[in-house]
Amino acid sequence: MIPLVHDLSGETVLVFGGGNVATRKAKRFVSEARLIVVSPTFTDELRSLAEDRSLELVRDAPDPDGVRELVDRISPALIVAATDDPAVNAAAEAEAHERGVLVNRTDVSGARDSGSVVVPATVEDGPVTVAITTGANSPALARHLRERIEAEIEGAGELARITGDLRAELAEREVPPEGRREALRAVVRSPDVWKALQVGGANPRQTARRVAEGTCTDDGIERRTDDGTRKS
Ligand SMILES: C[C@@]1(CC(=O)O)c2cc3[nH]c(cc4nc(cc5[nH]c(cc(n2)[C@H]1CCC(=O)O)[C@@](C)(CC(=O)O)[C@@H]5CCC(=O)O)C(CC(=O)O)=C4CCC(=O)O)c(CCC(=O)O)c3CC(=O)O
Ligand SMILES: NC(=O)C1=CN([C@@H]2O[C@H](COP(=O)(O)OP(=O)(O)OC[C@H]3O[C@@H](n4cnc5c(N)ncnc54)[C@H](O)[C@@H]3O)[C@@H](O)[C@H]2O)C=CC1
Repeated sequence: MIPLVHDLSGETVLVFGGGNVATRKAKRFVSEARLIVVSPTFTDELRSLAEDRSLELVRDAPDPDGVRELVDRISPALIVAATDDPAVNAAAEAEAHERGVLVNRTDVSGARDSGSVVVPATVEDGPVTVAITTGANSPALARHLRERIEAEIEGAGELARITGDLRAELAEREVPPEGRREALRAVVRSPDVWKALQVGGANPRQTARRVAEGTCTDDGIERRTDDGTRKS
């Protein structure tokens, strides 16, 4: 299995099931795609999501033939099989495989068939996303690692923006690629920069620029002495 970052905007995600698991998945996909949830019952949370977001609830308890018809009609890019009826989940998976549609089967763990996807635990900080999968073996562990990483990457989103701007600036100044790489690596590794990102009131952008200027000049030659200290 290989993790890929998928842009689902403009696509439809079709969820079978309206219980707790379907609700968790729906919350993950609602801001990413058009979402349709098919189930005879819905959690309160799903109902309130449907009131203020782009989520459509279809009250139905399809049998395997019904699943086929719905998939035909809706043409989703991804199917989430989250009912408590293994036969319905299996039908959704079979339809997906037949049509080359991605499928997330929520009621099985371990090995996956081709075309099956796992929803990873994710940590987001601005444009930075860390996704954790245990290869579908241990969701509890994926969640625990997510909680630990959440604390670890605080500030990474802002740093992604700062270094994004910085690399454009260095390119504009025609600093050669070698010098740019050196400068950006120094910035993302700098304890001073991370400290400035975490401490309110500090200016991380300024600190990042100072670190970058310390490693590269406009001609791309490092201004450091042999013992690693910076030359003035
Ligand atoms: C295979 C997979 C398929 C899929 O759903 O994509 C799957 C399957 C199953 N999960 C089960 C149980 C639990 N799932 C969670 C939580 C999460 N489950 C998620 C993903 C995945 N779950 C995929 C693998 C991901 C990977 O590769 O690691 C997360 C990461 C993402 C998300 O769902 O959004 C989300 C954490 C989000 C977060 O917090 O960040 C917890 C923890 C908790 O609730 O505290 C428990 C209870 C503890 C436990 O069992 O580990 C069961 C047993 C049901 C039963 O016993 O009846 C099955 C089915 C089976 O095992 O047969
Ligand atoms: N992937 C995961 O993280 C987890 C997966 N599971 C598995 O996911 C499944 C669902 O779990 P929960 O949401 O907790 O169960 P639940 O009982 O809360 O929800 C099941 C939902 O499926 C609906 N449903 C029943 N027949 C249907 C049909 N023919 N078509 C559409 N919807 C139908 C029910 O009305 C209900 O809304 C279970 O089989 C369980 O093994 C459970 C916990 C975590």
